[in-house]
Amino acid sequence: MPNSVLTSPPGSFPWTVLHDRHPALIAKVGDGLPYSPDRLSALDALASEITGPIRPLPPDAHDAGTWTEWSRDYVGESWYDVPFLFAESYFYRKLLEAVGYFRPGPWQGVDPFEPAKSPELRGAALAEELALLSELPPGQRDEGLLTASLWGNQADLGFQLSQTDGGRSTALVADDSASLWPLLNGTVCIVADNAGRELIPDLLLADRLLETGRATRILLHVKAYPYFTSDATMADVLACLRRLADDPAGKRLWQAVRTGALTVRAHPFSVTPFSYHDAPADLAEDFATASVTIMKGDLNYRRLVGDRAWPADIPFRTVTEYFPGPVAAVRTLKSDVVTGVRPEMLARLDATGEPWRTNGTHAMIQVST
Ligand SMILES: O=P(O)(O)OC[C@@]1(O)O[C@H](CO)[C@@H](O)[C@@H]1O
Repeated sequence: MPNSVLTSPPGSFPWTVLHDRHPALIAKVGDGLPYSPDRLSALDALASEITGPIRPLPPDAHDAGTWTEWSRDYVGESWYDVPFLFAESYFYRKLLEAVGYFRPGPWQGVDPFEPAKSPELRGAALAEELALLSELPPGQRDEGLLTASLWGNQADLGFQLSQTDGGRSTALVADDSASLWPLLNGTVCIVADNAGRELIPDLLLADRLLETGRATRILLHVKAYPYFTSDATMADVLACLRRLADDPAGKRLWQAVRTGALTVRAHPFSVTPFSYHDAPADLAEDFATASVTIMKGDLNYRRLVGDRAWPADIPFRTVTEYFPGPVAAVRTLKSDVVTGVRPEMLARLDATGEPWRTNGTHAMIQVST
């Protein structure tokens, strides 16, 4: 088993996330809402903390005990010398602490990422995309919606803090989509990633599967609370349904939630710093009973393969053998971890000299049955 991806060494992708993206995000969150002086000083304290050793959550935080256990090996260590998955997850938990998300009081339950999420739903880019999708001829709707769901993953607000290039490589780094379609029947589990411009096409794909009778039920997993900047929560699902309220698909989706054909879950495991190897029994049961689980996005990919430094050509099937049922990864590449890339493709991509693994311009659809 290769090592976990760490936040060291200097200049590595994880290091730049901590060094550049997290301070920028703290500043952006602080500017996004008129936070009170106590919240602003807590954000300043976090900005300073992330340059030194990791500190525990305040003892009166509602989940302090849980995090004490999870962070046992890391408290006192430098943020720049721990597993990347842990560092990011703990950073986001601490950001919510700073803005008072869990504290009884006026800021309780206020999503600090909402100021970035809402404009996306009202924006011209989404309106154009919806218009294009609505014009797809019936024979191209399935593929078109899967493609929209795949590239919707590029619209990740945290990622946009450090990238300017929104290009797309047309050839997928790996493409098992032909084996995905036959699996899309019965109960399909979709583990969502980002809100807004990613969640809208995910929901339209869910509607398509239900409307065509391919799927009888969609289990849509979202985050239990705001996480990784733009990750989808139940509030974001509702915002998308309201955005689609005048659209026939939106009306069907609204009804599907009411009948249970579209069931939304917000499992506490969704916001933990662990890979799906550690999924608790009830979550593993959802995965095991689905005809396929579609894991959306980069973070879910990292959690699926354990965020380890795998050789890029190790078969996806080998790495995901442990997974309780058929699984598909639908992801644009925004971190170093990849598996299942053919050696010729790998050589070609490496020869470009571009940071193809992390710059979000490449994508993959991988399936393991
Ligand atoms: O899961 P997503 O939204 O596709 O991507 C999450 C992400 O932006 O966050 C991490 C760095 O912060 C990387 O794994 C990835 O680039």
